[in-house]
Amino acid sequence: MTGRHDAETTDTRAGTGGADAPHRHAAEHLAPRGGVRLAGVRKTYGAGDNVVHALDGVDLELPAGSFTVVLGPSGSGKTTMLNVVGGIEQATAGTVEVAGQDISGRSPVDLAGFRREHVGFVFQFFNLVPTLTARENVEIIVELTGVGQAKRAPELLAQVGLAERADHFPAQLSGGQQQRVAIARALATDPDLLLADEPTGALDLTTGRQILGVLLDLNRAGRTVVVVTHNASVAQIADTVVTVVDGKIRSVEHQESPADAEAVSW
Ligand SMILES: Nc1ncnc2c1ncn2[C@@H]1O[C@H](COP(=O)(O)OP(=O)(O)OP(=O)(O)O)[C@@H](O)[C@H]1O
Repeated sequence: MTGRHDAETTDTRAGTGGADAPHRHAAEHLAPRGGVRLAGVRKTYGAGDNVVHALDGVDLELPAGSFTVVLGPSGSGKTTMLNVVGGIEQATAGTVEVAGQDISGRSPVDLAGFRREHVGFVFQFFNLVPTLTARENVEIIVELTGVGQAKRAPELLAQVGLAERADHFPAQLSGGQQQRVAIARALATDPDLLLADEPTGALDLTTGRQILGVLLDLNRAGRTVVVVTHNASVAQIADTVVTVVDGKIRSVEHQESPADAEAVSW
């Protein structure tokens, strides 16, 4: 595994630039955290003739501090795997360990508690509250979950390069800026693990690279990051590339020297 999380490493992989570039030194440096272990994981939807084996016996280990990209065709089970890891969905069978906790078989209420404490989610279409400013979109997560500190919202927005836009509403922000707000929101509870489902899917190349750069920064600070995407080019930046086909792990590749976000193209 690469040592991208090493706080001593000189960072030459800046994936961002311009006036809104993240304040790189504002990022905290943490011990690697948020590792994942799946063993014999199955997720089945429906029954009888309509049964779908979305995950069909998945074994996977992602060390704390790793940056994983999950690839696979449409319907292969990528989102389901992300949701099982993040405690949005309960596995039908198997063991799911995340951030040192076994969450297999936990009730929906327990899983909600686990998510609040350990996981940050980033989605393709940002999912911001349109009537709240950038800062309020971050603060509301602290209010809703009771985890984290609302007063950190400006600091988190600065960390993703949006210090100057804290009082803007989503409609006043570009797609990439909205995605940065969404990332700051995901950080509000100080998660061990960041799970991103097609985080660049709605963005142009330049903006998408900036978002990947932000995710790399957060990974270097110690967080485990998992990105699900159709875009094979994004896999260049990962230290671990997982390919899922028909609910099964087709391959797990480790990359010694991942590229920086500038290398990604689509
Ligand atoms: N809530 C659900 N009820 C029934 N079937 C589901 C449900 N969620 C997912 N599936 C099915 O499980 C399989 C895996 O879906 P999943 O969304 O994980 O795939 P994916 O690889 O993320 O696809 P895409 O790249 O198109 O988003 C698909 O056949 C899908 O139709």
